[in-house]
Amino acid sequence: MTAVSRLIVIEGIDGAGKRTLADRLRTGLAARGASVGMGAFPRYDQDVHADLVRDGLHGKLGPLGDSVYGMAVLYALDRRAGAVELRAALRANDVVLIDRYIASNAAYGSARLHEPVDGEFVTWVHDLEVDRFGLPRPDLQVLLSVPTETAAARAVHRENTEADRQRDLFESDGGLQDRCAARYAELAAASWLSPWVSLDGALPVDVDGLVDVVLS
Ligand SMILES: Nc1ncnc2c1ncn2[C@@H]1O[C@H](COP(=O)(O)OP(=O)(O)O)[C@@H](O)[C@H]1O
Ligand SMILES: Cc1cn([C@H]2C[C@H](O)[C@@H](COP(=O)(O)OP(=O)(O)O)O2)c(=O)[nH]c1=O
Repeated sequence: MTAVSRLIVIEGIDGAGKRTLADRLRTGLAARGASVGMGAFPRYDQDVHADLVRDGLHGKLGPLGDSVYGMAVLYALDRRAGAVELRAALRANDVVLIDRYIASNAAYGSARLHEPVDGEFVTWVHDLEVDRFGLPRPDLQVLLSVPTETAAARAVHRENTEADRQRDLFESDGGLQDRCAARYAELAAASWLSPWVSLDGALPVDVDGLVDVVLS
């Protein structure tokens, strides 16, 4: 369909509705004839680094879980290992949709450290994941913004309705989620790594409009 495939990333705080939007976007893109590959990071149960991340998020990694740089290295190594599959998906499809990518590390790490997005940590994430690991750059990042209270209520709903979705240390920390939301808005405003579109996830999302943007 398209000459060059597009890597589209969906970002936002926990419970924003990223996975739900990714599924709706996939359906919308397929209805327009686009072939779509799907992915999500962390790749739990597929990659050892992602499984270590899960341990850290549930307080089972001692001081490594408290280390912002330590956890960020684990997330980044999961992506580094996943890059082979990601590149294959980009070769095979018109569009590849990813639920969380490098900007998650930038937003959560800078929020945990109380640093601005033009600070040392976000620069380090870029150096590590883009410059040293050579991960594919996104063509577009979609920021799904919702009030922290709405996202928290959705995460609680998911915890109650889905197996194995107990909220982790990040999800249970409302102050962290507030700071992450602010960091995401700053990353989007700075066009960090790619252009961004920001959507209000508390309102019905115009999926057809987003499909137009993705295919434009
Ligand atoms: N627009 C929405 N309105 C109401 N509930 C939603 C909406 N989007 C998602 N949800 C629900 O909120 C919970 C979290 O959504 P999910 O897509 O898993 O979020 P995320 O991937 O951002 O953590 C799920 O139970 C989902 O069904
Ligand atoms: C992918 C990624 C996630 N995170 C954070 C965001 C989430 O709070 C947490 C777990 O990711 P998440 O996608 O929320 O997994 P799940 O919904 O299955 O629990 O990890 C980072 O800090 N850096 C990253 O690179």
